[in-house]
Amino acid sequence: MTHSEARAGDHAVATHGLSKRYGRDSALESVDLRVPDGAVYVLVGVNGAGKSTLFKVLMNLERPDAGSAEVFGLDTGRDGPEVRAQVGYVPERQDAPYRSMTCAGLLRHASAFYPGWDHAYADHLARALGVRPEKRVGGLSKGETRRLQLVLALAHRPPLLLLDEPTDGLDPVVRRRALALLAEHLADAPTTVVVSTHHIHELESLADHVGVLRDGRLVAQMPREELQRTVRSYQLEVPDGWSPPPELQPTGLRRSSAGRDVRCTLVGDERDVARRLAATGARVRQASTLALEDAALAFLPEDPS
Ligand SMILES: Nc1ncnc2c1ncn2[C@@H]1O[C@H](COP(=O)(O)OP(=O)(O)OP(=O)(O)O)[C@@H](O)[C@H]1O
Repeated sequence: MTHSEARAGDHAVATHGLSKRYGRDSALESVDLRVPDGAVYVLVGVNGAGKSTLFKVLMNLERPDAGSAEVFGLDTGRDGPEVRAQVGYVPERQDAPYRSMTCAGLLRHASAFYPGWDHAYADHLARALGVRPEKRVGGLSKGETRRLQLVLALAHRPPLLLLDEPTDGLDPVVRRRALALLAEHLADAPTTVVVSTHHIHELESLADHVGVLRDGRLVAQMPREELQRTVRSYQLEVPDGWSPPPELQPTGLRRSSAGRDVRCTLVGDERDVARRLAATGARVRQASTLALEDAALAFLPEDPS
């Protein structure tokens, strides 16, 4: 089945009630991911939220305990090889197969598996990312391994990229270059991307959808404009002893020394928020848009314990 024949609906990736447990701990809990075709979907979550587990299930490297996952309409459990053929995957951790191969040898080896492998593009990426062809894979540093993984993921121009913390371990120079290469890649070829990161600001210019995982649950999932409309920074004038209504999920609360001026991030439709605040005696002086990272942080726990 081809990629275009296989896709169902407008979603390149969809999961249905996906759950995964490790012993008594739940890594994913009834996750219904929806990644629109052609989206750059940023997956956000604190350490241990379940991001890597989700990628592994999509790559059929882990079996879910309940639910299912589809990539371009293919079942990731049943059609694993067909799915993998259409995916460029950068795993969070590098397992160590092919350690004795050189980087050039591994790229040659990988090219045989992908009909769409573009040798000239692979050379371009390897040069741009400073991959040294003669170096043995087993002797690469964490950042060098990441560079090689990026070449492996992009060089066959797959319709789907699954990037699990793709800039983790890269030095600042290569990090910036890798993001520029990714932007070029997306401009050249229609590609859906699911990318997890702890550096959300790096994807400010690329992201168009955001999903937030918290303790294995997808607690928010929406287009970027909706996120930035729904989560806003408020400047308020409040009465003495005021505290925000908890249903507005207040975060980043700061008070002036006199206590009457408050800044905080609140979740909800702006008019509804203003109405609820008015009921507590607070007056909105200003509401403003947040950067992507600050907006996404509204759904993460402020206390890491
Ligand atoms: N192979 C495993 N065996 C046991 N527990 C696991 C295993 N893999 C993941 N977990 C647990 O599942 C939960 C989710 O882990 P996962 O690696 O998916 O989180 P993450 O969001 O990618 O975290 P990070 O941001 O730190 O990379 C964690 O509590 C983790 O300890």
